[in-house]
Amino acid sequence: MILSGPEILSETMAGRIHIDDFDPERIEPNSYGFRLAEDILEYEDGIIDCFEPPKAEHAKMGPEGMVLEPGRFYLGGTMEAMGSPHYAATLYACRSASTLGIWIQFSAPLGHSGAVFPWTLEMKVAHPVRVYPGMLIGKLAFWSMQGEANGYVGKYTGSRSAVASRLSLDHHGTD
Ligand SMILES: O=c1ccn([C@H]2C[C@H](O)[C@@H](COP(=O)(O)OP(=O)(O)OP(=O)(O)O)O2)c(=O)[nH]1
Repeated sequence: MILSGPEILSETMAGRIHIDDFDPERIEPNSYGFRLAEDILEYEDGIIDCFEPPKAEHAKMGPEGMVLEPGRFYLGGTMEAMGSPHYAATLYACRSASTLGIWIQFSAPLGHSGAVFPWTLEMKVAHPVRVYPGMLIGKLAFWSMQGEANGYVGKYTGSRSAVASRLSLDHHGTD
């Protein structure tokens, strides 16, 4: 079952959901609204080899924001570290950003229980759009689980901001 806003609030207060930093004002009926962090990654042009670590350029947005261009693919991050050992989570754009032609998620919406860190966003835009650090951009929903989960320990454990794909670790075992 999806958690209601009041349940997200009480579970956060009880320390069973981690949202840092947490603002009760951003509790929504069935989700928590998160903000775009200042870091934007973009893969270098050329062929990406899934078995090799990808090369990415890193930009830090200032208060003036950054214009995202259509036809490019960006990785953004959430300002908040979010997750829970007790709940699974799913990530969505907020309608207001989505209806401006900003996509923040395509095919990896699931957050495992135990994954607690800033989320990485898969970003594309339909037309040039200026985005700003700190703007509300999406929402995270929490789901109760049937059965016990071991909890996520994986390639992204300990992330502190947006991170490029670590798929190559499955092949090489190291970065
Ligand atoms: O768009 C997303 C989707 C998920 N996550 C977080 C939450 C999730 O629990 C974690 C790992 O995701 P996933 O399990 O899909 O990654 P993987 O590529 O399968 O790596 P691993 O082998 O570490 O599970 O990353 C994001 O930051 N952004």
